[in-house]
Amino acid sequence: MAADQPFAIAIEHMGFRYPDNAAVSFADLNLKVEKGIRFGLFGPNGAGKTTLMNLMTGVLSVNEGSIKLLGKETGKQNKEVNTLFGFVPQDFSFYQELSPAENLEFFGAWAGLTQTEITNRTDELLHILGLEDVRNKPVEKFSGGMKRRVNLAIGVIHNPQVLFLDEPTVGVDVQTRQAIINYLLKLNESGTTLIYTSHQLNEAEDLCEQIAMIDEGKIITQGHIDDVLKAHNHDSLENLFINLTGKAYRN
Ligand SMILES: Nc1ncnc2c1ncn2[C@@H]1O[C@H](COP(=O)(O)OP(=O)(O)OP(=O)(O)O)[C@@H](O)[C@H]1O
Repeated sequence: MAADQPFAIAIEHMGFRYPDNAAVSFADLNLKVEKGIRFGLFGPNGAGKTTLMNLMTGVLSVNEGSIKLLGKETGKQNKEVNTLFGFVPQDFSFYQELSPAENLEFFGAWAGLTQTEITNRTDELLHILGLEDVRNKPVEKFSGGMKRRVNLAIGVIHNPQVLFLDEPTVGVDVQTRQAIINYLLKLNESGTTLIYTSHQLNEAEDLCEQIAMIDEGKIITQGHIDDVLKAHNHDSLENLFINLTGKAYRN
């Protein structure tokens, strides 16, 4: 990466606490994600992955330090920053009573696309994600896999430069999983930075180039996936994960 290019994400000396819950907090956290890479964030249940994603996307605001997305500070109601990234949250973000086409129309307009751009992008995404036949049916009647694909389409309607994905394949069948992963790889080839969390560590090995593992609000290892595995003398992310975070249940 050229020296003058901003990082996709630069977290510096970040501190965050929920006012009513001390179970997870971040203190003096530093993390940089280069532009154009496929980055994975992993950790046990309750480690703070979703919290960190919500901080990176400005859903939550930091208490100390800063988070910059492509050089611009997040956490402000700043439309300029908000249209640079897409967010595919773990919980479905669409309107259940609307169809995929209506949802894409709504979220495309929110992102500032013109009517022609929305129409073209809707046709393209519904085709790529196998939703053409149900484009006008209410989403509430869809299977879990179809809802995941609608959730993804909404996150990328505006061709974001950075795409956050919080467990984008949870609860889907093998067909949908492969279609989603292949689509994400294509997006990345065309320049989109991917920042992804999942508990599917086999899938993560196919998708991610660089990773960070977090536990109890701290980064416990990070780097290129091959380097991290080599440094810890493991041949799979799953073994490394158990080795670093232990076998005890997490809540
Ligand atoms: N809005 C909130 N207010 C207070 N506490 C919260 C809130 N959201 C999450 N937490 C708490 O923060 C901790 C971390 O949760 P978070 O969802 O970030 O973890 P996670 O690593 O994404 O877990 P999982 O793998 O289960 O999705 C948990 O103890 C959770 O109960």
